[in-house]
Amino acid sequence: MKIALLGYGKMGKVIERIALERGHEVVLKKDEFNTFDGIENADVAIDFSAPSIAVENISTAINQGIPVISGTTGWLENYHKIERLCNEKNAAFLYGSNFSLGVNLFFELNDYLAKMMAKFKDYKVSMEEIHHTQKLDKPSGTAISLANAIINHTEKNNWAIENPKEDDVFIDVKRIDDVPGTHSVFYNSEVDLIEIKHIAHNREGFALGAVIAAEWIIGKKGVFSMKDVLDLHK
Ligand SMILES: NC(=O)C1=CN([C@@H]2O[C@H](COP(=O)(O)OP(=O)(O)OC[C@H]3O[C@@H](n4cnc5c(N)ncnc54)[C@H](O)[C@@H]3O)[C@@H](O)[C@H]2O)C=CC1
Ligand SMILES: O=C(O)C1=N[C@H](C(=O)O)C[C@H](O)C1
Repeated sequence: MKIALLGYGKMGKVIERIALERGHEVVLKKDEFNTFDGIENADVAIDFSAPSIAVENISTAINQGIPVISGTTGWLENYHKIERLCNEKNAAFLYGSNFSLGVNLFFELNDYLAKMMAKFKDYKVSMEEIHHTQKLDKPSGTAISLANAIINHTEKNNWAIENPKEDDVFIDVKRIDDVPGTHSVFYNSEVDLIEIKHIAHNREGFALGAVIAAEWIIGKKGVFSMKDVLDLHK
C-alpha cells in the first residue's frame, strides 16, 4: 500500500522503516518544511505529528477521501469535529492513544482491575506516566485513556495532574531523558499496594501497531479504534 506519513519525526521514521520492511511504499513525508502535494497518491495516511497540527493533517487526508490512522496525542478537544467530518465524507478514521499490542492488553487489564476495585473503598487509586523530555503534551494520551476507564468504573469524575480533588484520579507526570513511555496504575491502602505497570522498551511496538492498523483500515468506512483492529471484545 502507498502511505502518506503526516509527521516525520521520531515516530514517522520508525513507521517508515517498518512499513518498507512489510513491503509498503511511502509516497509523502509531511513535515513543517513541505506541503501536502502527493497525498492524492496515497492509499492511507498515518499521522504522528504534533498537537497543534494534527487536526489540519487529519482533515486534509479525510477531505481527499484517504483513510487516516492518527497516533498524535494532545488534540482530543477536537475529536468530535474529526468524527463528524469523517462521517460527513463517508471516510475512515482511527485514533489510538497508544498503538502497541502490550498497551492495548494493558488497557484491558486496567478496565478489569478498575471494575473489581470499585467496591473496595479502602484503596485509593492514582497513576504515574513517565516520558522523554521532548514530549509536548501532558498527561500522555495513554494516561488519559487509562484514567477515563477508571472514571467509567469508579466514583472518580475527572483526572488531574496537580492539586487533585477527592473525586479526581491523580496522574503524576514525570519527564526523564529518553524514556519511550511508562505507565503505572496504583491502588494503595493502609496495609498494601496493588500496582500494574507497562514499560515500552523502545518505539517499535507503537510503530508496528500503527502500520498494522493502516493495513486493516483499507476499504473500510467509519470511525474505529485499536479494539476493532485487534478484535478485542469479540
Ligand atoms: N499513539 C501512539 O502509539 C504514540 C503516539 N505518539 C505521539 O505521536 C506524536 C509524534 O511523536 P514523535 O514522533 O515522538 O514527535 P516528534 O517531535 O519527534 O515528531 C513530530 C513531527 O511532526 C511534524 N510536525 C511538528 N510540528 C509541525 C508543524 N507545525 N507542521 C507540520 N509538521 C509538523 C514534524 O515532522 C515533526 O518531526 C506525539 O503527539 C506523540 O505523543 C508517540 C508515540 C506513540
Ligand atoms: O510522546 C510519546 O512519546 C508517546 N506518546 C503517546 C502518549 O501520549 O500516550 C504514546 C506513548 O506513550 C509515547
